[in-house]
Amino acid sequence: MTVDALPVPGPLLEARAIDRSYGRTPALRAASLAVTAGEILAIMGPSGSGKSTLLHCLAGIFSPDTGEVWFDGRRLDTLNDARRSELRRTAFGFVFQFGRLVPELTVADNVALPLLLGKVRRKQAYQRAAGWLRRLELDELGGRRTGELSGGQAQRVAIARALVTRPKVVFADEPTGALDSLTGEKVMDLLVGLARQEGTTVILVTHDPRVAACADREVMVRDGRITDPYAGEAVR
Ligand SMILES: Nc1ncnc2c1ncn2[C@@H]1O[C@H](COP(=O)(O)OP(=O)(O)OP(=O)(O)O)[C@@H](O)[C@H]1O
Repeated sequence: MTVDALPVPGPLLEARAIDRSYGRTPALRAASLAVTAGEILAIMGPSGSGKSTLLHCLAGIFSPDTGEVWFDGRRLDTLNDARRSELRRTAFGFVFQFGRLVPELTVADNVALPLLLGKVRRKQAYQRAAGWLRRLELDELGGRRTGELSGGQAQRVAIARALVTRPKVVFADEPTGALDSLTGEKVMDLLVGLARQEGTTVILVTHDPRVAACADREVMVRDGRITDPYAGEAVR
């Protein structure tokens, strides 16, 4: 093979001119964004500007009304619901503002759950979950119900649950929004440190410039359009 014939690595995840409205309220207008593998990207912008809608479209939770979403060389937005859920379960991990753990289950159960849903055998799922709990310094808490955790502990469990399947992309929507600043900083250090060790791409929605500073790159969403945070111009 000559050097000319080598494939050029493209973006891992890309939104191409996506529009999305809720009834008559436009949330995204021709928003375009390309994220490379291993990149840690912060999406910033005022309240109601379209950040969460963008994250949901990139993660295949919502489909845009027009435009395209590509993941790993495949069109994501036109996959049927079953294939999109399968992709989300195998290739993506999620960390939300309030953890969204299952409160009746233990910490270890919550972390093992994505593996069990992926048909990993029980013993192996719990071994892998235990490994992640150690990495997040949560091994003492494996038997505790998640409804009994502090906010910072719950977010560490959410990070373990997001990474346990070794996803290609972790989507984090205000992961430190419910935490005090010191705890938030620790949670971000853990998320970013582990993502870098694993080569995981992270797409992070945040209001907090200190959280965004942990990322490799920032984009700004204003009125449903993605702009360069410094130049204030639409990114193409
Ligand atoms: N379920 C919904 N029904 C109707 N309108 C919605 C819905 N969700 C979002 N919107 C509207 O779409 C626009 C973008 O909302 P979105 O939640 O994406 O913004 P955001 O930047 O994430 O906001 P915030 O920072 O406050 O969470 C806003 O005008 C919002 O009011």
